[in-house]
Amino acid sequence: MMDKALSDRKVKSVVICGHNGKFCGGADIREFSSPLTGPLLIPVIQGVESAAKPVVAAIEGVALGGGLELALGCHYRIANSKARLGLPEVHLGLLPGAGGSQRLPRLIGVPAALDLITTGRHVTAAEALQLGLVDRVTDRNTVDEAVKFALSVADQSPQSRRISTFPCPRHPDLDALFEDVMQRVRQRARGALAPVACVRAVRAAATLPFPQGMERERELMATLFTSGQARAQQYHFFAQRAVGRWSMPSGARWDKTKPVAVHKAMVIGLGTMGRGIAVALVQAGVSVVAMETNEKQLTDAKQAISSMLERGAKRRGVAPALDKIRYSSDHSRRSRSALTGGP
Ligand SMILES: C/C=C(\C)C(=O)SCCNC(=O)CCNC(=O)[C@H](O)C(C)(C)COP(=O)(O)OP(=O)(O)OC[C@H]1O[C@@H](n2cnc3c(N)ncnc32)[C@H](O)[C@@H]1OP(=O)(O)O
Repeated sequence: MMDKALSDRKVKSVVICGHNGKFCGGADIREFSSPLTGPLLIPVIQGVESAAKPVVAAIEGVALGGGLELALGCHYRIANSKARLGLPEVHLGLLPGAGGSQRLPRLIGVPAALDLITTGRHVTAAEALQLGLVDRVTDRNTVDEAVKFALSVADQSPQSRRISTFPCPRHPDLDALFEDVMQRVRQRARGALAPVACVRAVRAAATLPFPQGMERERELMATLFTSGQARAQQYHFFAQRAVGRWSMPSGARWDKTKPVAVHKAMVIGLGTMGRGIAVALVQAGVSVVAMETNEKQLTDAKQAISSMLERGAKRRGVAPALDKIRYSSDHSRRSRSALTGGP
């Protein structure tokens, strides 16, 4: 379709829009675990960007991940006021690997691009306009507005609108900026690979010509794509949604059930998980009986749990709720707690 529009001499400009009020939510995450089919995104976006006639993205609903990368390949972006835009790949253990890490900093500057790409946060159309990510925001029918706009620029060359040809906006001290951001990102990432790779990819955009930046983006993406972390985060994406649909055989669902307040709980087994569960419950204000039949494990657990509670309380500037937990090694003396469980 796109090839036809671009090669048809009668067509002077093109509008790309989505379906059912959504521009594009990005790639199908389920496809990442099987061999990819269909056209590859990078050449598709390059084809759009290098078109000799203006291409306008009409963004309604969402433009996320590969969807926003496609919009960045267009020469103009018109967004509906209710639209949300973002590059959430970092939450899937990935980076925006279809040129997003290279085009976004060229369009909105390095600090703003680092923020969006390393946090994966969605922005509203209003913020996108402020950042320079979109050219116009409309409350009206977005496709109609985009068509009107495309007709108004039909006789203009899109040459100056190709983001890949933009120099990355200059920053007074790039080294200091990247050092600071990398330190903060590493701290927040706690071992996650993707946020760190995102910073490296943006650094490539800021320091290398576009083709070399794309090559660096490809290398970084290759290490993430097959990583266990990426697979786990993609599993988490679907698991989160599956939990929302979870129900008991009786048909009871968590979201349709009246919550019962839990004041007392018993945790059986004080290994690593049991200790964590006990601490989380105490910190939530629940009185806990922590049971462990192995005396050595019990002694170690008491010490570990007390210091976890003390550290947590110190962080939050409150007194540690050490009196909320009792220990027992007698399995036969299970109390009638509202909640009983063990790892
Ligand atoms: C390389 C990588 C590239 C090029 C990428 O593009 S990676 C993908 C980047 N995009 C995303 O991460 C977007 C993920 N999706 C969302 O944030 C949201 O689903 C949404 C904002 C698009 C819509 O939100 P909402 O209306 O609340 O609906 P749900 O979140 O409940 O989703 C509805 C069902 O659609 C499934 N879904 C959503 N996005 C994807 C996706 N990218 N791939 C596959 N499936 C997707 C989601 O799982 C829901 O289905 P069920 O799980 O309920 O069956």
